[in-house]
This record gives sequence, C-alpha cells and structure tokens, in this order.
Amino acid sequence: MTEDENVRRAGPLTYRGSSIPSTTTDQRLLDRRGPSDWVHTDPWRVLRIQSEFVEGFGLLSELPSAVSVFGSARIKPGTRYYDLGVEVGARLAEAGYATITGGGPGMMEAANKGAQEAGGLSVGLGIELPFEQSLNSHIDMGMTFRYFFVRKTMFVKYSQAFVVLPGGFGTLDELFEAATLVQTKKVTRFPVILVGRDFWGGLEEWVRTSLLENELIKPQDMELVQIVDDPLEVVDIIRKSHLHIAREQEELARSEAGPEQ
Ligand SMILES: C/C(=C\CNc1ncnc2c1ncn2[C@@H]1O[C@H](COP(=O)(O)O)[C@@H](O)[C@H]1O)CO
Repeated sequence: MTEDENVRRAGPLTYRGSSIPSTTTDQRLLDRRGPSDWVHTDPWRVLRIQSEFVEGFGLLSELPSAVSVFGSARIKPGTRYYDLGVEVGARLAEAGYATITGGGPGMMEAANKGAQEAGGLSVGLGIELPFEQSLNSHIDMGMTFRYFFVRKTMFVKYSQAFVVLPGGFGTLDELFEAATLVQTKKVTRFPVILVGRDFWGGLEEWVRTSLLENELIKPQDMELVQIVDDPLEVVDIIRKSHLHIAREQEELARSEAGPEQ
C-alpha cells in the first residue's frame, strides 16, 4: 500500500490507517441525511442572530449621518399625519441626513417617501412579522430582520437622533427605549424629538403628573425628550446637537495633543 492510500488529510487534520473516516467532510456537508431538529435549537439561533448583526453592520456601516424616524404602521396616505411624515423625511434629506425607518407602511412609508423625493438616502429596516409584508416602495437601501432586538441596535448605532411621529405601541416602545438609553447614558447627546404637540402633549402631561410628581423620574429627565410641531425645528435641534458634539470633539483632540509650542 502506498503512503497516499494510508493517509487522509482533511483540512488541517491528518488521519492514518483505521482512523481514516469512511466519508469526506464535503460528502458529510453535501449529502442530505441525518436529523434536522438542531436548526430549531438556541445554539443555532445564536449563529443566525450573529449573521443578522453581520449583515446589518455590513449594510449600514458606511451610511452618512442619519436620523431614525418612527411612527404608526396604520396611518394612511392623504391624512394630515402622513403629510407630516413626508415633510419630516424631506427636511432631513435637505439637511443632508439619511432617513432610517422601520420600512413598513404608514408613517414609515411617509418619511421614506419624503426623503427619497427630496433626493436623500432612504433606508428601511423591516421586521419579519406573522403576516406577509414587504418593505415599502420608497426605500433605497433595506434589510428585513428576524429579531427585533438586532434591528433596534441598528436604529441606535447608525443614527444620530430619533424622531418620533404619531404612533401606537410599537412607536411608544421605540420612544421609551430611546429615552431609557439616553437616561442611563448608554448613548450620549442623542436628541429624541416628538413631532406633533397635539398628539404628544397628553403623554408629556402624564409623564409630568404620574412619573415626575411621584419622583419616578428626575426633573432633568423631562428634558431628554423634546416636542415640536414644525419639521424645520426637528432639523434645527439635530444640527445644534451635532455642532455641539463637533466642538466637544475638537476640544478633546486639542487637550489630548497637549499645549501648543
Ligand atoms: C400593522 C401593519 C403593519 C406592521 N408592519 C410593520 N413594519 C415595520 N415596522 C413596524 C411594523 N409595525 C410596527 N413596526 C415598528 O413599530 C413602529 C410602529 O408601530 P405602531 O404600533 O404602528 O405605532 C414603527 O416605527 C416600526 O419600527 C399594518 O399594515
């Protein structure tokens, strides 16, 4: 018997004599046999979650400055709130910001539409739901996520502000998650802006009377979220916040460089 017949190399592994497996790695990969229940186990899900982070980071890491816009999936075109969403997307685009939404219908579609029509970059981060739904038709770059928490990471990591339009439970979840991240300083200098005082004024009042007066939040927490009516005010707040960050970074760089010679 020659040396070759008695040795099997499998990638970095070497087998000799009776240790040589009866099949090759490729055969075991490509031949469809064996149980498949492991695809429904948590270790496998961890890999899927990991791949979703990889795809999301890959898609978004070279995005220009961006703002995440949230709002109801149920508001219809031709309504006052839909038009408000279109205007918010447009003003953000004119100011040079990409608009990121949940990629669905309603206010998400409105903001994507406004951004796209004004020549801005329109991004949709959709979510797999129990019913069939595709990304709205005003999206230049998009991805559909399996996992809510992976998608939420993308909204925060790749935007410089949250803008919250009228919406229901999903929108409130996104609003309070943002508020909590800022309150706990997980993100710093991150404007959270509610648009539509007629819609949000009642919530602000409830936060004041139920949360602040019972000392469940601090007085300064009331300033974490701002309410405006005009989409131009949205852009103004975000621009000022960015100017502030830029100045802080310049000062930090100067202090790290040491005294001028
Ligand atoms: C209910 C309908 C569609 C749902 N489709 C969604 N697609 C993408 N993102 C969604 C969807 N529903 C909720 N979201 C997220 O929550 C926010 C809106 O929730 P709300 O309860 O409607 O306020 C939104 O910002 C998304 O990120 C009908 O067609």
